[in-house]
This record gives sequence, structure tokens and C-alpha cells, in this order.
Amino acid sequence: MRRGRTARRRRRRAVRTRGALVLDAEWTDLRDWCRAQGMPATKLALARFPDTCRGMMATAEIRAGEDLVRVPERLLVTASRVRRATLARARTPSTSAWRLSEHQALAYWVYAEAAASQPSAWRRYTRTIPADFDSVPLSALSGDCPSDSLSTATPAAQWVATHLPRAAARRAAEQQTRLFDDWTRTRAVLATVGAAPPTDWRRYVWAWLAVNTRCIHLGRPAEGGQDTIALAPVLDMLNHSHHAKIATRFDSARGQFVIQTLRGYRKGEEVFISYGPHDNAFLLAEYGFVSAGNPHQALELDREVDAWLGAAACGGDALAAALRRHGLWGDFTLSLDDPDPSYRLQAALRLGLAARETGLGAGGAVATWERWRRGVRACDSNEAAMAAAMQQWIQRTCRTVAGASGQMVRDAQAAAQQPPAPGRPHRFLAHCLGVIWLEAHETARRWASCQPGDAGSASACAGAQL
Ligand SMILES: C[S@@+](CC[C@H](N)C(=O)[O-])C[C@H]1O[C@@H](n2cnc3c(N)ncnc32)[C@H](O)[C@@H]1O
Repeated sequence: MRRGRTARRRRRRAVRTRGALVLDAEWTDLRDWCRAQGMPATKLALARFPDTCRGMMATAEIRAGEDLVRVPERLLVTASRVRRATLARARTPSTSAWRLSEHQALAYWVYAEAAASQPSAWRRYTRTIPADFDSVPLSALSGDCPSDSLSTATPAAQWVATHLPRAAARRAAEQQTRLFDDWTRTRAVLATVGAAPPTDWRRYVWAWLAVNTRCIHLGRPAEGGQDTIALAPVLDMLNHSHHAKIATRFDSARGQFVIQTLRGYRKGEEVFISYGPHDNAFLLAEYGFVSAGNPHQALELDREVDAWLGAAACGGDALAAALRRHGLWGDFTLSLDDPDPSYRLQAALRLGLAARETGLGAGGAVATWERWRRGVRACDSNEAAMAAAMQQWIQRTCRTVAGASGQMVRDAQAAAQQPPAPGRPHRFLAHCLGVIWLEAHETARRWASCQPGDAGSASACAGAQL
């Protein structure tokens, strides 16, 4: 029987969301153990999905407003629990020497549980943690030995380092500093309290990333020594979507952490939570994936603005200082959805153009710019000239960015097609980079093709060829 377009569309959507249930012993043991520890039954089952790999499937219709999972406190792994358990086993327990952050304590716990020769009951949980986090850039860039800086020792690491967007590269560098500090501090503290410190750097990187990609925020204030983050079995199998709408709370009466969905799911659909309103560079650096169609995407032009202002004959340092004074330095962006450049980019361009093109010099430019910031309107002809000059800067810059990002797209897409082999970048990581660079490329192409007089609008040029 021939079906109509609507039926075909529905079928396509069903294919996209349908997953295959995972019924292995690791998952069923974990689920049954959690129930025995007091976790109420859920309408969720572990499954594999074509787009998101392992995640949670609705086993029955879930209505908006229903609780997805309730995790009893005894199943939450918190820093306090780790401290108590470690000091109870230590040879020379010293509470005052226990100076580990929550992330440090949890990473140590994952490391020690996974390495223990005599597994505890928690092994049912730790063995469901993925064996690697290879799609997180830090995993490729943290090297085989402890170091406080990113490594490019292998061809794969070199490739990742040269293909990471700037925001993700900055984040990876910050993570590497924290990772190394956490390793150093954890080893020192555990040696002092008489417990076995971590010795295997790669295993520690894995444990650290397990915490970074899986821990939940308990939504409590940090003061008073209360735990603010935790590992939460079962709940941490839920993937992220920017379409998800959730609420979390701690049900003190029942001693359970609760996650509630504010939108419904049909039986068989993947159920998502939201990890926050993050752009793809953040999602990739922190979690090792990207969200296609992410509404929080923007093209960052920080390096271009920095180089341009720095090269300004009219006192680039004074201009940068004025922007910094007002908290407007950096995060200079364009987006596909917003018809105007971000306020920060407009501010930087107005200041630089006032200094360069009006002959006012840095002092005069800053004074004129301050008036604009206070909302004092320039005369129409000055304003039109400024808008046209901004437009030209954006077009020129975006043409260059579109060329460079186009090459990145081709590289990343080619790397994602290559069969896995030593020295090659991880294929899913290459795929994610391809998505990010394609978004940057499309944004740059659209803004590059706007004509002066389009009112600085990418949406006005939405029909432009990509
Ligand atoms: C809290 S865990 C979620 C469960 C995880 N998929 C698993 O199999 O254990 C977070 C990790 O899931 C993956 N993930 C989450 N949301 C995703 C998505 N929308 N697409 C692809 N991977 C996703 C990423 O690897 C991320 O680091």
C-alpha cells in the first residue's frame, strides 16, 4: 500500500528515534542492585540509538511533569562519602589532612573502585562507566605522562590540537591544568592520610573524565561544607538534548534526588535531560559530543578583533583597556539567528573604527564611544557611515574565516571517514569537529555575503548560497 508524505515523515522520525534495548548482564545487575537499594522503578531502559549511542529509552509513555528517576541518597556517591570510606580504611586516618575538592574526591573514588583487586558492591556501577572518553579532546591531549600542559606528542594529538576551535582549545588547556593539579594534590593528600595514592596517570585521566562527564549538580549552595555534586547511577545514563526540559530537586522527606521531565515522551523514544544551555565547543570539550542544530551556537571573532585593534595605529592598548574597563573584552560573536552582531562585537568595532577612520585618536574615540554606550545618538549621516564601515569589516573578516573554516570542514569530514588506526584522530571526535566547523563556515559565509545596507543582517541574506 502506498503511503502519503505525512506517514513517510512519521516513519522517518520513528526510525531516527528508535533504539535497540541493551539487555546485557552489566546493565541488568546494576538496575536490580539499584532497586534493591531503594531506587523506585522507572519507565527507562538502557538502549543504543543511531545518533547518540548509549542512552535511555522510554518503556512506556512518559507524560510531561512525571519524575524520570529518583535516586536514593545511599546511591549517591559524594565527596563526604568518599572521605568517610577512605579514612575508615586508611592506616593513619587524619581528617584535617583530607583537603580534596569534590571533583578530586570523586575522581579518586572512581579510580580506586575500578582498580581494587577485591571489588566492592559498587563495581556493579563502575563497570557500566564507558571504557574510554576518546571523543573528549582532553583525552587525546593529556599525553601518557603527567604534565601541566597539553601534549602534541602523537600524530593524533597534533591533529586534534590543530583542528580544535579556539573556545574548545582554551577549555581543554584549562582542563589540563586542573587535571594535573588534581593528580598532584590527590597523590599528596592520600599519601598523608595513609591510603594508596593513584599511580597510573592514564587510569587517573579516565577516572577524572568519568566524573567530569557524568556527575550531577545537587542544586545545593556550596557553603556549609555540604556536597554540591555527586555520581548518580542510572540517572547518569541519560543523554543531553537542547530540546529537553527538566527540573531537579532533592526530596528530603524520602531522601531522594529527583529528576522530572517537563515534556512528554512516547514509548520507544530516547529520553533526554539538559546539561545546560551550552554551545557545541563547550559540549565537545566537556562531554565529547555536539548537538546538531544547537541554538546556542555563535561564531567567535576574538582573535580577529584582537589582531585588528592591536594593529590599530591609534593606540590599540587604550582601546582594549576601555573595553576591558566596561567588561566588554572578548566573546565577540556573530550568529545565524540574530540579525545583528553581538553587542560586544558592535562595541569593539565602533571603538576601533572611531579611532581608525575618523582621525580622532584613541582619546577622542573613547570619548565618542562612551557617548554611544550611554545611548546618545550620533547624527544620521555619521551613524550610517559607521554602520557601513562595520558591515565592511564583518564582510572582509568573514570571507577569510569562511575560507579557513571550509578547509577545517574538509579535513574533519575526511578524518571521520577514515578507518580507525594508530595515529589517526578518533572518528567520532573528527565527526564532531566537522559539525562545529561547518556551523562556523555557514555563519561566516552568510555574514560575508551581506551587502552594505542590509542593516548588518545575516537573516536578511538568509537566501545566500552556501
Ligand atoms: C552522563 S553520560 C550519558 C550516558 C552515556 N551516553 C553512557 O553511555 O554512559 C554523558 C556522556 O554521554 C554522551 N552523550 C550525552 N548526550 C549525547 C548526545 N546528545 N549525543 C551523543 N552523545 C551524548 C557523551 O559521551 C557524554 O560524555
